[in-house]
This record gives sequence, C-alpha cells and structure tokens, in this order.
Amino acid sequence: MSRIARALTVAGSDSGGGAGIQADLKTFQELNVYGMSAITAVTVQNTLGVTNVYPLPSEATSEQIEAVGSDLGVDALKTGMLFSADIIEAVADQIRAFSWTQVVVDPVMVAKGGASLLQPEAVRALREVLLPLAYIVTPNLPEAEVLSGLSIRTLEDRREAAKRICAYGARQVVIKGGHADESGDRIVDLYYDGEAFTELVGRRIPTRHTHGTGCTFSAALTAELAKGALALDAVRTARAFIQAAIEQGLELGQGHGPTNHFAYRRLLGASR
Ligand SMILES: Nc1ncnc2c1ncn2[C@@H]1O[C@H](COP(=O)(O)OP(=O)(O)OP(=O)(O)O)[C@@H](O)[C@H]1O
Ligand SMILES: Cc1ncc(CO)c(N)n1
Repeated sequence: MSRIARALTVAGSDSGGGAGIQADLKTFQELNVYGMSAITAVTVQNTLGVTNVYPLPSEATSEQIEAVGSDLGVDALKTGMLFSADIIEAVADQIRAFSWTQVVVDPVMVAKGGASLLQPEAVRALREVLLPLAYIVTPNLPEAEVLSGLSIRTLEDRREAAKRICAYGARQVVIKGGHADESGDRIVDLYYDGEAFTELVGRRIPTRHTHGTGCTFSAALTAELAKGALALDAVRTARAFIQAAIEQGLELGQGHGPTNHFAYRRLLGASR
C-alpha cells in the first residue's frame, strides 16, 4: 500500500468547530489526507462570534511543528490564524528549517463578527516574513487590500493587488470573492501564478451559514497539494469542496453557522 499523504495545519482552535484547526482537520480527513495540527491560539467561539482569544507562547507552536515534522513528516502545510508577529516568526523559522515548499498561507485577520485574529502590528511580519515562503496565498478581499495596500473595487484592482502580493514573494495567489458585491449571483475567485490570471466563477449561494469558508477552502487546497495535485487543479477542487459545503449547509447555531464538511464526499458518492 502506498503511504497516505500528510498535511499539517498551523492555526487557531475554534470551539464551535466550523473554522480554524477543527475545519482544517475535518477537511483533510474528507479528502483522504492524514491531518496534523500545531495550535497557535485557543478562541472562545460559536456561530455568534468570538468572545475571547488565548494565544499560546510562540515556543508552543514551534515545538508542535518540530514534533510532527521530525517524526510523521509533512507533504503540505497551511497557516491560518497566527495572531502575533512572534508566532509568525517562529512558524517561518520552522518552514525554513524543514525546507518545506508546499506552503499555503491563509492570511487570517478578522473573524466574520469583527473580532481580530491577527494583531495589527503583525501584518508587516505576515507580509515580509511569511509571504516569501508561500506557495499559494489565499486572501479574501479585505485581506488582499491590507496586504497590497490598495483599495479594491473592480476586477482590474484585484489583478493589480494580486501582482503586488506576488511581488512580496508569494509564488501564487487566490483572491477570494466571497466579500464582493453581496447582492450579485456569482462569485469570482481570482487566481494568479505570477504570469497569468484565471477567473474561477461560481454561483453565489444565498445563505448566512458561511462560518469558516476561508479555512475550509485553504485546507482543501492544502490536502490536494499534499496528494501531489498541480496548483490550479488543487484550487479547482478546493472550490468544488467549499461550494458543496456551503450549498448543503447544516443549519446549526443561531448566527453564522458552519459549512457542511461531509457534502463533497456525498457529491462524489452520487456521481459514482
Ligand atoms: N455565499 C457563497 N456562495 C458560494 N461560494 C462562496 C460563498 N461565500 C464564500 N464562497 C467561497 O468560499 C471561499 C472562501 O471565500 P471567502 O471570501 O468567504 O473567504 P473568507 O472571508 O476568508 O472566509 P472566512 O473568514 O469566513 O473563513 C471562496 O472560494 C468563495 O468563493
Ligand atoms: C480560529 C479561527 N480561525 C480562523 C477564523 C476565520 O474564519 C475563525 N473564525 N476562527
């Protein structure tokens, strides 16, 4: 039997189970990848929002990465909520020490309800220390504005922002369109590989249950890279995964509920 692909998530814990480490591990499992985690912070969170954040010392994250990297091995990893510049530096040191290249950076900054998941003074470290190590970076529109320093209104602005983000050293970027024009009936995620743009157009699903969409999308992308997929193929699968997960929502909680991490498996089962 060939060895199972292994993915690591370096992110925060979401007690509500829809985002963060929990969403990542569920997604890895659904895509037949062995999942591991290095926790950066514990959030007190449900579908109504984040009520507290308890960051871990950066050594705790660093040691978790070292423990799994030196023993189980990592084919691809993603970063999510990193919270502080110290944690970003520690994660970057480990990525360099292991010479990992299949690195997805989801530059998580703010939770849906507005709680800060990244200290403002850590943005610079994210841009200057982590982006150069990223194989693919997956900002939403507000995050792309912060990283690029541009205000993004049109698709042309998005292209310019993607170019600037790649200029910081990221190999490829996907600027996600979830936050664009809420009334439109389509969503465009823009992929840029440093040379060419690809627009991934999908149907916007009218729902408030979109908690953890970004985490789930970047986790699916990481799982596909761990299995050896090419970048654009991995992006397409991740889109299909999140589309199904939003479409077949679970209707849980009183606020922004989680997506359905089982949905893609059911979709594949139905097409067989
Ligand atoms: N209502 C929707 N219908 C269909 N696809 C969606 C919808 N909302 C988001 N997506 C898709 O989900 C993925 C994540 O996009 P989004 O812009 O919501 O990320 P995010 O803001 O980082 O998410 P979060 O911070 O909640 O984890 C993208 O591929 C996007 O196209
Ligand atoms: C722990 C955590 N990471 C990321 C997000 C962004 O969705 C969240 N809400 N919580």
